[in-house]
Amino acid sequence: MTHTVGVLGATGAVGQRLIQLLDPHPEFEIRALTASSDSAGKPYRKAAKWRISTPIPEDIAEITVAETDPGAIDDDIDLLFSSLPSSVGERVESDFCEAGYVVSSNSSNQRMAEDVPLVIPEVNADHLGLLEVQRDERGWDGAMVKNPNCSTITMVPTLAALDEFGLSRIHVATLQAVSGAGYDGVTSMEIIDNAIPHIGGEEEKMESESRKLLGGFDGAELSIHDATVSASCNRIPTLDGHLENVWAEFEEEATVEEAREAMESYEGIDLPSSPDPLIKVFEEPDRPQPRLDREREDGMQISAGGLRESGTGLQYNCLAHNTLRGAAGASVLNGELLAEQGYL
Ligand SMILES: NC(=O)C1=CN([C@@H]2O[C@H](COP(=O)(O)OP(=O)(O)OC[C@H]3O[C@@H](n4cnc5c(N)ncnc54)[C@H](OP(=O)(O)O)[C@@H]3O)[C@@H](O)[C@H]2O)C=CC1
Ligand SMILES: N[C@@H](CC(=O)OP(=O)(O)O)C(=O)O
Repeated sequence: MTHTVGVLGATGAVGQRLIQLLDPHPEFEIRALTASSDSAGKPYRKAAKWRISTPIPEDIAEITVAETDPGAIDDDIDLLFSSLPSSVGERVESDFCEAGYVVSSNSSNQRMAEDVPLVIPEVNADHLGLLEVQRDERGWDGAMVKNPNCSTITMVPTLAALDEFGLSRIHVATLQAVSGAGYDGVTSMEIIDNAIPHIGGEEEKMESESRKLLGGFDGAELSIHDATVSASCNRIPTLDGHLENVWAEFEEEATVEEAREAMESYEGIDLPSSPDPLIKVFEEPDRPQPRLDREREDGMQISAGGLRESGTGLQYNCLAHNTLRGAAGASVLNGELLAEQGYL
């Protein structure tokens, strides 16, 4: 069955990635594209400065961009993907849900709200049940589901795999690609021959979102995982692919071999955009690397490696494509889950 979809913030960096993934998608058909008032009324070809190496799909290029307003798009759209700046998302996403639209959003606003499911389908698909609570509390016919921050998505599937040993304490240091900041985010003069040990709000997002994702859902309320998470986030001059160094401590003893086995056998989910296996574990000590490993499984696989004993726990590295698995691909995967679970 095909579902009609739209993209809010379609001209932006993540919006373009969404179009790249949605245009050939077997379950979704793009019917609406929105952006700011500066772009509204123009054909997409003129409104968007297309920056992806594959050409703009011909059928998409001629769609007229609409205002980002529920009254400006058709009401027969089953699902909206949102890649709006979070300040804009905070202002308008709820209006779309109130108007009856189901929204799969990549924007950071409301990710930690108690009645908003924050979902990585392979990790916590059951949290989608929170939508019933959300609809009751907010009186919406529509619904809002969020995917987490890109750095959080990179680390959490590996942690979910290791939680069979009882995660108690996690430290993570990131090496994040420039695409995470968007085209105008860091200038070339700032980042070439450099590393920047600060990404505004990123550490707090990793520390809070990961505990929500790893928490439980009893059918009515979420519980937050009680492990402590400490993050240090750094920008480096790679284009795509966030690499992360993780130190994890457990309630039970976990050997390197057991941890590798837990990651390799961690079950994925049967959705079109979900890779199999979810986590690739490298034996080579110098992998994963952004340039070599970010495109694995269409940019949707999580890579890990360098597993070793360290202090009172384990240390390893993980990596994911930040604008695919970490942003647009994550929203599409949540859309596939919404479709599979009958929310569209
Ligand atoms: N997880 C990740 O790795 C990443 C996540 N993100 C997040 O995704 C979101 C989008 O980021 P990105 O694509 O880089 O942003 P861009 O700035 O490239 O694009 C923003 C989009 O929103 C539209 N927009 C801007 N202002 C308004 C407004 N007032 N009303 C309606 N539409 C508006 C823009 O339209 P117009 O072209 O007309 O201005 C454009 O389509 C952000 O929340 C960002 O934090 C971003 C990058 C990576
Ligand atoms: N902050 C991330 C990208 C981002 O925009 O994250 P979020 O989706 O949490 O706003 C980065 O710089 O790589």
